[in-house]
Amino acid sequence: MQRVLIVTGGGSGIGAAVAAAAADRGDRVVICGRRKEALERVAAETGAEPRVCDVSSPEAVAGLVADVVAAHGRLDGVVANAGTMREGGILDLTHEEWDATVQTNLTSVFLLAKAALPHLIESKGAFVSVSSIASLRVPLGCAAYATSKAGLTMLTQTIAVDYGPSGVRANVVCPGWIRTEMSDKEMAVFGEPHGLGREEAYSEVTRLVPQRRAGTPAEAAAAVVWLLGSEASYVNGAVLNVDGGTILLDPGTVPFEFQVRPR
Ligand SMILES: NC(=O)c1ccc[n+]([C@@H]2O[C@H](COP(=O)([O-])OP(=O)(O)OC[C@H]3O[C@@H](n4cnc5c(N)ncnc54)[C@H](O)[C@@H]3O)[C@@H](O)[C@H]2O)c1
Repeated sequence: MQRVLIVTGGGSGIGAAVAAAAADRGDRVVICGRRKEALERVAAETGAEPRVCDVSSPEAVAGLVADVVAAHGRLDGVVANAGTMREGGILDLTHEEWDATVQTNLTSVFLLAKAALPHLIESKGAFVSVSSIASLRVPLGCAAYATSKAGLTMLTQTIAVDYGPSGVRANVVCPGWIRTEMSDKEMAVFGEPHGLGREEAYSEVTRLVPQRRAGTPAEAAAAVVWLLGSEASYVNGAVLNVDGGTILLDPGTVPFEFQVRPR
């Protein structure tokens, strides 16, 4: 039986790599995002089904799940991967920026899970959230993003506990630095005040990584796809860091000014 999966934020980065890896395993993958051209490009490369959907819209999220189940008759897995990042401490962030971050990174996943769980219970399916190591350790200048990701990690673990008895598994992948559009933008914000270009900024931040490099989208996707599959049949509520060991390293090894992200 071909599994049917939804991957949010599938038009680029980790989501696109999940679509490719899951399609390689023979899954039917519906990728959603806001940018039609990006989705169509990934769809052409992977055979995934593109679907324009802004996850910050509650109606769009409910419609996405309903349409996928109507079209395919089942739903076996959901990857809550779409995310947005706004730098800044509380004094830097506007109320609107806070709300937009929490809506996209956290509330949308509550709504996605609410719509998907009845179908995942039926299929004994799996839910995977793409959170961040920022949900586990407090990064500087990242109040809205880190708080929303900490909520996402906990929300996903509540699914594991509340719906584990119904046969659903829910797990969290916490990437560290992975080279994608999001981290390229971060490098610009991070490097600019110090006169560093993108590659130099990557070199500086990856001094915080024991493996001394950023990861690839495919490396993060491999963890997601493993958690979705039967090889992980007794893994529930886990937090799997894909960060080259970053979480373990004392950030004191990098000069303090490079850990601050001014706006
Ligand atoms: N790249 C990293 O270093 C890193 C580290 C930790 C966590 N993450 C997380 O990984 C996930 C994927 O990010 P990525 O690194 O692949 O970056 P990315 O920018 O390539 O992917 C994010 C995707 O989410 C989509 N998206 C954003 N808001 C959306 C919305 N409202 N509705 C639908 N789609 C929306 C974007 O269009 C994009 O395709 C994010 O949740 C991010 O927070 C990334």
